[in-house]
Amino acid sequence: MAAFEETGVAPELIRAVEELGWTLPTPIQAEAVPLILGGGDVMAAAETGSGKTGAFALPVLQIVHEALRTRQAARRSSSDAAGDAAAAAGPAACVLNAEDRDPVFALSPDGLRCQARSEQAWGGCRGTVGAFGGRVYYEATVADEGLCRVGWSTQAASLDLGTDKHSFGFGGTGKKSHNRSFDSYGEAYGLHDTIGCLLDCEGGTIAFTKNGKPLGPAFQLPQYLQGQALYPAICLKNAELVVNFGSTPFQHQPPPGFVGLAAAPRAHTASWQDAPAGGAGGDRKPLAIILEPARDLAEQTHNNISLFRKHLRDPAVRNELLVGGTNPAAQLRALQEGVDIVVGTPGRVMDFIETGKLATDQVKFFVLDEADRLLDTGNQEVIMKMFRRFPKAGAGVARLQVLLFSATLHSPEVRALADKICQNPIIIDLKGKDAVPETVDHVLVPCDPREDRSWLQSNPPVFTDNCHALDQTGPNIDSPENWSEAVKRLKQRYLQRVLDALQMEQCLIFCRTNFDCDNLERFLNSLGGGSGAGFRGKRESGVENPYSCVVLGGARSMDERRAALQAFKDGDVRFLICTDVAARGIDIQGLPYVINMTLPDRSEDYIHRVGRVGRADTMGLAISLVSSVPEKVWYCSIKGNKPWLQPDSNNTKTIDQGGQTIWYDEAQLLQDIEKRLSRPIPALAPDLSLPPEIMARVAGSGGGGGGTGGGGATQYGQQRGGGVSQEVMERVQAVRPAVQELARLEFEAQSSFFMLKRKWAAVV
Ligand SMILES: Nc1ncnc2c1ncn2[C@@H]1O[C@H](COP(=O)(O)OP(=O)(O)OP(=O)(O)O)[C@@H](O)[C@H]1O
Repeated sequence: MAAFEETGVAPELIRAVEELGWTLPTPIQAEAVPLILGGGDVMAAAETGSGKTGAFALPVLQIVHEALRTRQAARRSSSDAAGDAAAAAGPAACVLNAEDRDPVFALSPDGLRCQARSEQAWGGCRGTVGAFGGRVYYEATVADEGLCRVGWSTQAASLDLGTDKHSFGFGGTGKKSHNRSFDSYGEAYGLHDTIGCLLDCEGGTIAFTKNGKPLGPAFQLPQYLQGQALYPAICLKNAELVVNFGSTPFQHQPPPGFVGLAAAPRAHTASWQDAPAGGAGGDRKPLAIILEPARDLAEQTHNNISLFRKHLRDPAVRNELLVGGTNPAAQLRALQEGVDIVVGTPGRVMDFIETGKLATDQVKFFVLDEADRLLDTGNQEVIMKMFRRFPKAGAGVARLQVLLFSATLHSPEVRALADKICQNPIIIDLKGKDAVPETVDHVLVPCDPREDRSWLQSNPPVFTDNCHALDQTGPNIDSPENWSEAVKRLKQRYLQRVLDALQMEQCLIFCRTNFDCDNLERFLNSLGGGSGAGFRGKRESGVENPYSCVVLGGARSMDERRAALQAFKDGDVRFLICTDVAARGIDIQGLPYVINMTLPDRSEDYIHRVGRVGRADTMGLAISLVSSVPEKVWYCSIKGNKPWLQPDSNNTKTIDQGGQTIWYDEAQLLQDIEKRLSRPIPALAPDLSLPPEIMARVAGSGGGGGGTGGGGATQYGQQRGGGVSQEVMERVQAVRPAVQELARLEFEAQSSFFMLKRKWAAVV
């Protein structure tokens, strides 16, 4: 297996992925990265959870960064040649910026004393120099009564410090503020107090001091800001402040390791003049556009890119997330300041393009991630429309590169799209038609309400989907409708038993509809101690709720979904209940279990569901609750329609009778899935322990198992075979120096080639 160096990935990117614990590229990364770095169009498919994001994001970042560096070098050399006066004057003076302030914000001629005299409005201003590396400090001393907020912000932030996700403030009332959230921090300050503002780009934190006294960490920089320059920012209401960036001695020395912003090394700082002026990104226009089929997925890819790019400097690469359901104002501002890589959903990205806010004339990469899903959700036309706007001319590095990553390359729709937008693509199909990660075990729990009467139990209550609200149901009724209602109830009882038997700490639970998710949430909440218990996280309250859960459903707002996913990832809740749409492509590291409350009606969706476990070579278990009787379920063909809210005899009829339900035959669906897996799925034993064949496999996979309840179930969520072998680690260590040297030589060779090419271009 190749090391990352052997794929041609730059050392800064290798450092970032090593910090994520990635030692070796996955097979799709080893295949795709060199081809993308080589400039070709690529169509790739690999099994779910195999590291496709890194396979396209790393080379895209590398080429984008090279392009930015080349452009910057060209700009520097042309200003050198012209004997540019500004360049000769050295680095930009570190003062408050008269050109980046509100009209009510007044500045002294030296740019170090400021005041805003309006009693009604806040006035803000930023410094001329920001930092994206190292540890820097400045002081602000209150020179008159009034309201002050001091802190840090990017060029994309509004001047109203702390009111959007690009700025961080500390106010005189003892509140810290970010993204309009004002929380108690430190202590109040006022006239003659000196506030020290500390930005630690290495540790990704912001902190403050008052008259030299540390007030503790205030903010952890979010991933999307790491590597971006943060500028000193002040916001005043009828107040006056004096700032010192370190050009004169500080009143209170910063902690060891911090330097005054004015004395920070050039390699760690950015000047506002480097940031392009407004107008569709100035000369920092998007070089790569990455489309994802869902908002959560786009956010995940965007966050990955933010992590990968953290050591790419001078200049730092800027990435922005453009998805629907969020406020476009900050996205627009970021675009105006200049963005290099856009990750988004098709609708929002196209909106920005069509309104002229997102320039397409420099796009070098068009990446379609989960291309099959993008097409499934009807984006064919918008993809083509977007593609037609990109420059396609040019050769070699100037040519538009199209990368198409898909769960399958075998669908006619994906093929047809590739024919239209790819140029002689290289196909990497590591998947074949029906591959499922080998790291996933599959079991089922047969649910037969005719044999197991626990569905009659009424406490705690279960909530079903109202499909049978108008049918006669009860203990002594023998009708398909009654058994259908009964199995819906029984499955929730079984769910509880499975969660208990396998002592699940974390599990993703799939339901068919958003309504089913809501009902299951209510059930788990009542199991765990009444409504509202769902978000009572272990860490948050110190109270253990064994059934704490959150919902990731399409019907919830983006903020709710984001909070739900984060709570689950942080381990604050145990169970994440979701629909297929919401969970496609979601990456939760080391997730041990997936439960299907109902089988999906397409066997490929089963593959995607179970692909949430068994990722990155960890072991996972997929458990399906399978009904032995037909189950009637809602079938909503009209988007947004919620027939379950007012079931009547018209809509509870089946589709062929003009209603909105279908009879679901899980026995048949199970057969389809088993055919796809090419093997039967064994059932859990009546005591819900793992079947012997799976116990044997788990034991043989390297860790011996030995958990209680589920036997070897404690293996799930762990690396197969106990992680990377000693032998592999030794090999990586042995080849590392040689490969690093090779990478250095190659970089030098390529740089001198580009220099020669530029000189040659200047001569002709
Ligand atoms: N080289 C690597 N070494 C270790 N872990 C890796 C490596 N590459 C990716 N991973 C991890 O594997 C997991 C799956 O990666 P990723 O989400 O990119 O997979 P995917 O193929 O896009 O999955 P899906 O098809 O479900 O979208 C992530 O947690 C990621 O951090």
